[in-house]
Amino acid sequence: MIGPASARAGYQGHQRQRHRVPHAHWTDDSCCKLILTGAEERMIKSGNRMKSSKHKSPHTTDTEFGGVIGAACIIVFLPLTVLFLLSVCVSEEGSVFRWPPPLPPHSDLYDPRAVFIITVWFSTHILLYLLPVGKVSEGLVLRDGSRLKYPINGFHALCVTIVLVCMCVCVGLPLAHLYDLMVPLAVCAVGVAFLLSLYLYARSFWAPVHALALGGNTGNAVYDFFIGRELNPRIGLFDLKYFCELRPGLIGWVVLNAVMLMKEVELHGSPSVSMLLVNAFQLLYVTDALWNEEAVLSTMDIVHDGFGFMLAFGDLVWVPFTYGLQAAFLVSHPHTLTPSSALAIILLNGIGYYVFRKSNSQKNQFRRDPTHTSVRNLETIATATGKQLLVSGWWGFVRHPNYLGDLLMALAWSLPCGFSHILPYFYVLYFSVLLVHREARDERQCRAKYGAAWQVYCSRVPYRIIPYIY
Ligand SMILES: NC(=O)C1=CN([C@@H]2O[C@H](COP(=O)(O)OP(=O)(O)OC[C@H]3O[C@@H](n4cnc5c(N)ncnc54)[C@H](OP(=O)(O)O)[C@@H]3O)[C@@H](O)[C@H]2O)C=CC1
Ligand SMILES: CC(C)=CCC[C@@H](C)[C@H]1CC=C2C3=C(CC[C@@]21C)[C@@]1(C)CC[C@H](O)C(C)(C)[C@@H]1CC3
Repeated sequence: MIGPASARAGYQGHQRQRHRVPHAHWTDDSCCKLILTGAEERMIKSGNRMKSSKHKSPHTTDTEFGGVIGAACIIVFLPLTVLFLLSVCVSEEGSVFRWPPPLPPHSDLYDPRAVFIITVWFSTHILLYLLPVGKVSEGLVLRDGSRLKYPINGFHALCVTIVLVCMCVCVGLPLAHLYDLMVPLAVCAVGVAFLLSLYLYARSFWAPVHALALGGNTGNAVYDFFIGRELNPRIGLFDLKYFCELRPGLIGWVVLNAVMLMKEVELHGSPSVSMLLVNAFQLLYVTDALWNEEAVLSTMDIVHDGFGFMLAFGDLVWVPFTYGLQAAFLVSHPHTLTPSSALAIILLNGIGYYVFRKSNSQKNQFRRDPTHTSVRNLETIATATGKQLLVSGWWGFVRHPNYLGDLLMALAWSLPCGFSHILPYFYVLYFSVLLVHREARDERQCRAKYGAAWQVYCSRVPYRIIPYIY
């Protein structure tokens, strides 16, 4: 273990913060510059919970994603990007460079069947979320010292969904026809994301001060609507952000993949190896996320980010309608894999998954119980917050081994589509940008949280995601 003495002087401020807010995880948000009202300061000092909404909100002065202009552009252009990508995907040419782009006519954007399907889909998943099965877990400690409870039954929801889809196939429901409804389904999901974000923004003005995310209160309506003002909006015990993060969108993604597979069978008589690989890889990824559902409670999205348009749109539209573009692409652009290339792709996905799972599990285990036999012999750096940083094992290899594994998998999901088009590589390109940006956000937060100890860690583990490259 590297001694903390040399680093300590650098984070006196953090120590003071920790003393001021017993049991609270202020540090998670400390990268945001905060202006607290006198009332809040006094409440924090006395360790009281901030229960009343009468106090003024903490004011955010730092913005991300390009500030107001960036947020406005994302709100306008991302939904259009989804429609563009889907339209290109089903077009014969499949080229993102074709001009004018093959956009669908207005009349194809709306279909009442899509509204019906989306309503049934969300209702089913709300019911599955509310089912009293599985354990109940506590999230991290909030600013007011409390911890929220979350149902861990996402894996059950996935299993029930798979059974329901199989039953639909058995009774002869033409699920493959959903392929032709992709665009109206996406339009309808965009509508849900906008309505939900408006609701979230409006209700945040009734939320108590301690329930607001520290990064979402600039006072600019566009930016705050985009980034999200309230940290954990709930209707009773129903947690809206947690529900959206893992259920309707993530499970919807693999169900849409299965639809693509059925469409391919309808068109060509049997599924291709490429289609089977894309379906299997992505089902493994989603199953893993739901099997390890508890781990999502400590991600940046749940702990730090407010719930606004970014996550609502990301969870409900972006994930289900763009993460599975490879399968949609294969329906209209079949690609035959040689056995050796199929094996090489399976190997790549296997390596990626191994790195992703092992590194995430190692960190989760270490954070839950640093004395556990699987992690107690790892080298660590002490920090003034009381937490330690791993400096050997996966987290001594690069600073984000889990991102590296995720990226290898992303590549393995695109390769089954061959090299004729760029579209199936959209996910791996977008994902690289997302992870580089996410890494920078996390880096800022860790530097603020751990001060000099983080610098020591960075000098010990110089590469962020890819060894010797980045
Ligand atoms: N498919 C997709 O679209 C996306 C997938 N992901 C995946 O989600 C997973 C979670 O990612 P994300 O939430 O971004 O962040 P991470 O799981 O990488 O968590 C980062 C946090 O881990 C802790 N940490 C960092 N370094 C160390 C260390 N050396 N020792 C101990 N703890 C350390 C710090 O928190 P603390 O010290 O407070 O514990 C840090 O804030 C990843 O596998 C990622 O690939 C993420 C985004 C999108
Ligand atoms: C372009 C745009 C609006 C982006 C919003 C970002 C979101 C799409 C992603 C932010 C973090 C995510 C995570 C997952 C899915 C994508 C989003 C929502 C995740 C649920 C995927 C499965 C993983 O195993 C995970 C649970 C670790 C992961 C958590 C983060």
